[in-house]
Amino acid sequence: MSQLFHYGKEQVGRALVESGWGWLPTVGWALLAAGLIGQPRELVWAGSGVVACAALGSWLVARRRFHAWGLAATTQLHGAYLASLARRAEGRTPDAGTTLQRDLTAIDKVAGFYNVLVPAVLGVGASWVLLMGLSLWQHSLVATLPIGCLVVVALVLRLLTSRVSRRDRACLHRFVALGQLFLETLGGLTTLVSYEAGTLFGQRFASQSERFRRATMRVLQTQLASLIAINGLVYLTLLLAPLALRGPLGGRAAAFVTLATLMLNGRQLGYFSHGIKSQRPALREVFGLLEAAPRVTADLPAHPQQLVMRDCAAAFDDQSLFKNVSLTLAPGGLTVLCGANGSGKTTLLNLINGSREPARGAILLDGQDLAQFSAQKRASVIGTLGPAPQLFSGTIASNLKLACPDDARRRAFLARWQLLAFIRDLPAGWNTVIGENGRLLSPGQRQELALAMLLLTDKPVYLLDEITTSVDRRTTKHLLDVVGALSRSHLILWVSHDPLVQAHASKVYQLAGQLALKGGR
Ligand SMILES: Nc1ncnc2c1ncn2[C@@H]1O[C@H](COP(=O)(O)OP(=O)(O)OP(=O)(O)O)[C@@H](O)[C@H]1O
Repeated sequence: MSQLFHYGKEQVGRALVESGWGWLPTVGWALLAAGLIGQPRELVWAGSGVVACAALGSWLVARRRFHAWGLAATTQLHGAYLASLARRAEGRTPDAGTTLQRDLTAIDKVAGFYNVLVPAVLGVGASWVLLMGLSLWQHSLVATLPIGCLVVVALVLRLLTSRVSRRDRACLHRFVALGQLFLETLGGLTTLVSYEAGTLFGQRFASQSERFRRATMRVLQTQLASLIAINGLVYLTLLLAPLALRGPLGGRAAAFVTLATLMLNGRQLGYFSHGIKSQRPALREVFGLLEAAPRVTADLPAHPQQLVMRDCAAAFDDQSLFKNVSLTLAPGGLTVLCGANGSGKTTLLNLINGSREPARGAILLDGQDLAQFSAQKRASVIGTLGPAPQLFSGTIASNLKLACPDDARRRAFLARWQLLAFIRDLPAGWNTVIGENGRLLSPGQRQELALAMLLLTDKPVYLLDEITTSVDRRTTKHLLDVVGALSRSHLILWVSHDPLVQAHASKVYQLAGQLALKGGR
């Protein structure tokens, strides 16, 4: 909770002030009650006015604003989370896309803290203060009535809860049993097919599914019924209040309405607590990451001037893929690697980035043997991009933020290299949601975004594997210009069959069991 306060300080502050809208109806009812139990008539008018204004104000203004603050606070948390992730992973592309997705969803859910919890807590507090005041003023009856109502509501809720969880449990057991049956049948599928028992299996599966569907529907019906019961109680209280406004019951009516406000806010708190509970494991991860120690310093040279592959060999299952491969990468020009499918180009890149160890030979970065360093440490200086990049389903902007949390540097970099020009044609621009692994973008746009993300990580060494297969000619030329310019200061090895890419290279190597220099400018 304290972390939520910490990250949305500004929003919590505003919500506290604006929650005054939530307090106003309560104050209004207090004035109304005072007027009705014998105080000056003007108080009745004042009370009615305040109630009307407050109700209008809270519906027209506060709700929308709370929503905006919830959004602003979660955006801030998103940013902090992605920045920590980028630092922790030391540029490693997060391989657990689903975890990332889960964490970001959990952050979205905490918006409720800013737009539900703060106003609801204040509303509950204000209602209680008024109830106490009224009970002191009106003696025991006003005090006992609402408290009695609360007890009844609590008992009804308790009853409903135990009923719902019993049904939930029954439904879950049914679900597990169904899953078990399915797995068993799947295990014996070959037998089923041999005995042509497919139809029987189909019938059994259909009847199990139907039973499961009915059980689920019953749970949903019970949950709906409990919700209707709560709402019914709240609205009945509100409905009864005006009937009792005339005469000496005015104070009690105010108490009823206050109680209804209390219950409405209580229901909001219930929603919030349910939402947060379901996200607790993910939130623990998120805040654990935010509080974890920052960047681990890499021992590898931050600005290496030479990468040497010395007499390297790779083999799978004792089958040699290539041997005696020696290669030097240095700033000052692009190095391209080509070769037939399956000749081992990707494997060669994997030897450099540490995903695979060479069967023989060594790879040195400014004279330091890379074998001494973990794959994670290598990833802090070596960036790799393949033909199937990993993106997450946020917006283009949030994906880029993961690669480079520094807004100014990110903007300057993209502007300098004129990258991602296609964004101008997207209606939502940088805020375009790209879907899981960027599926809402075209393959070429996905590839361009992934390359921009890689280059934003600002590594001294880049390994590119067939990154322009889905990219059009014009964009390929542009990417070549960018990568070509960067190759003057960076060490870049690009695997490509494309003659256009090869034409831009200062050295072109061909891999076919061994490595041979094929050409270059
Ligand atoms: N983990 C592995 N286990 C066994 N064999 C593998 C493994 N990874 C790759 N290979 C084999 O090694 C050979 C080279 O694969 P690699 O992906 O390096 O080739 P490539 O030159 O990049 O091919 P392409 O041009 O199609 O991308 C292939 O025959 C492949 O089947």
